[in-house]
Amino acid sequence: MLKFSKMHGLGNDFIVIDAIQQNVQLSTEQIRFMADRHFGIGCDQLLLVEKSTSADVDFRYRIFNADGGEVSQCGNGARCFARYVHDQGLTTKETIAVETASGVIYPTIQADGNVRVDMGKPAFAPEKVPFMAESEAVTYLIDVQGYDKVEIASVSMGNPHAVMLVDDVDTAVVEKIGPVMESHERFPERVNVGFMQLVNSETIRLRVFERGSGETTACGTGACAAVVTGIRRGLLARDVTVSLPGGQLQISWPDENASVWMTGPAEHVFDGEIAWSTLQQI
Ligand SMILES: N[C@H](CCC[C@H](N)C(=O)O)C(=O)O
Repeated sequence: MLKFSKMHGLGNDFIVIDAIQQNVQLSTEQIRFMADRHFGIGCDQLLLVEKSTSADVDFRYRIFNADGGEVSQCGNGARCFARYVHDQGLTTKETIAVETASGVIYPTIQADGNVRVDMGKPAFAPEKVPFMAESEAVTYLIDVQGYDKVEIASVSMGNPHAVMLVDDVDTAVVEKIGPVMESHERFPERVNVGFMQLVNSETIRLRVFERGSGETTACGTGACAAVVTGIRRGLLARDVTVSLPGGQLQISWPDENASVWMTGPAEHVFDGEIAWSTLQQI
């Protein structure tokens, strides 16, 4: 049997698998099957807990979207990862160093049960996102099929984000623009699409249509992307409460050369197991 834990960060949910104590080799099709909410277990992303590849890092963290594609960062997943390794007794450290495909992040489990994560520095250079643009700008006007020119900000939080301002997230046509933007030709690796409503300089509302998973109830890297691009646009303060459909995250970006800090919950729901024979039929 393959053992897993089901966890979530504000409803952005994960299948978390200990690939240190279990020998785990999953194909893209098997990940897609496990993520399927009707025929499988169901999740937005599947997270693999692995041994780190260097001495000064505690763990390696691999992230797969529901479509089976491996990606290089996940904010809500980072908080659940920290909660998981702590609760499973895989570490006794308060702050752990976690290697991801886009660099090392540092989650800390706080006394109040929330998890605070140093998410590293944002990257705005188009080639870092990657986003096809003549030169770097605070915002870009892009042609979106079926819509007039759309103004976006673009940033990498270790994964690609496009953020647009909307008057009201409740009436934003996320389900229409999201898929078109996700696979926009100017984002060669596709993109996570944030819809940000300004409440005041310290509070935003946000919905995110995630690359490879569709709209989720929360997106940690999306919250970071919305705040740093909002600060660069002169719209936000350095500490912002981000209100997502699944709940709130606190995001802080102390200055242009600093890491982005994300604080929020990480919940364990249940443990389960799935027969290898079931997976071998996929
Ligand atoms: N869909 C994202 C990965 C998960 C990010 C999100 N779940 C988060 O909390 O940051 C991507 O393709 O880059």
